[in-house]
Amino acid sequence: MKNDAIRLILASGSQTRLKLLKQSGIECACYPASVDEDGLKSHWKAEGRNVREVALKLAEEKACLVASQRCAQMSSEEHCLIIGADQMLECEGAWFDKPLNLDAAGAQLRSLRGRTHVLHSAVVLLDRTEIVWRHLSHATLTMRMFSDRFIEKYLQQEAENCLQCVGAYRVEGPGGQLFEHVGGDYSTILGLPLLPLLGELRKRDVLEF
Ligand SMILES: Nc1nc2c(ncn2[C@@H]2O[C@H](COP(=O)(O)OP(=O)(O)OP(=O)(O)O)[C@@H](O)[C@H]2O)c(=O)[nH]1
Repeated sequence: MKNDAIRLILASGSQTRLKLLKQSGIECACYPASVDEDGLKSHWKAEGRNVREVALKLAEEKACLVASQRCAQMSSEEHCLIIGADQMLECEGAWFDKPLNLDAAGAQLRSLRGRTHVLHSAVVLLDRTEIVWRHLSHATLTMRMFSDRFIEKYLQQEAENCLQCVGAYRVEGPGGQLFEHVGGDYSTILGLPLLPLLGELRKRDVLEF
């Protein structure tokens, strides 16, 4: 890190996002932002907002909530930069959320097999109290027509791991067997457009050029 005076905070409970940052050599504190994602998604969908706008707005909400909870306690000399992120899954206009249980995961996989869905991954930076940077990347994934027997064995193998992910899969794990084709950046699939974020952190003197 170039500028130790800037405290980087990830406003997410996603261990996947934290791992992506740590593996890139980024030191950051991590505070989950308990926003009412389902309520906000329903509200914004009813307002006519599209899935991309909703992903960005959820990322902003998480960053703003953590800023109000954490940075407010910090002295004015301390400078905190907060990363907010969110990922939405859309398939032919329908929005999917993280499955609540393994039965729901099985139903979601049966619904998505043989079709192409899009993962929209949003990331924002909040500087002190203001959102100063927004980015959205997407990845397109086509699932093969896997059998019910495959789903049954996959869920036995993955179990709760697939409930942490919006698509009920970890592409880097057994979920890789679900796909016929994947197009898009790996980190975007995992929920954090890493290269655009690292570029912005360099521009803001958090990282060395
Ligand atoms: N390991 C892994 N995680 C994935 C994959 N695809 C999506 N995810 C995760 O699915 C989750 C998407 O749900 P979100 O609501 O954006 O994030 P979250 O996990 O609830 O965490 P918050 O930011 O606290 O809301 C994120 O944690 C992503 O990292 C994948 O292929 N592999």
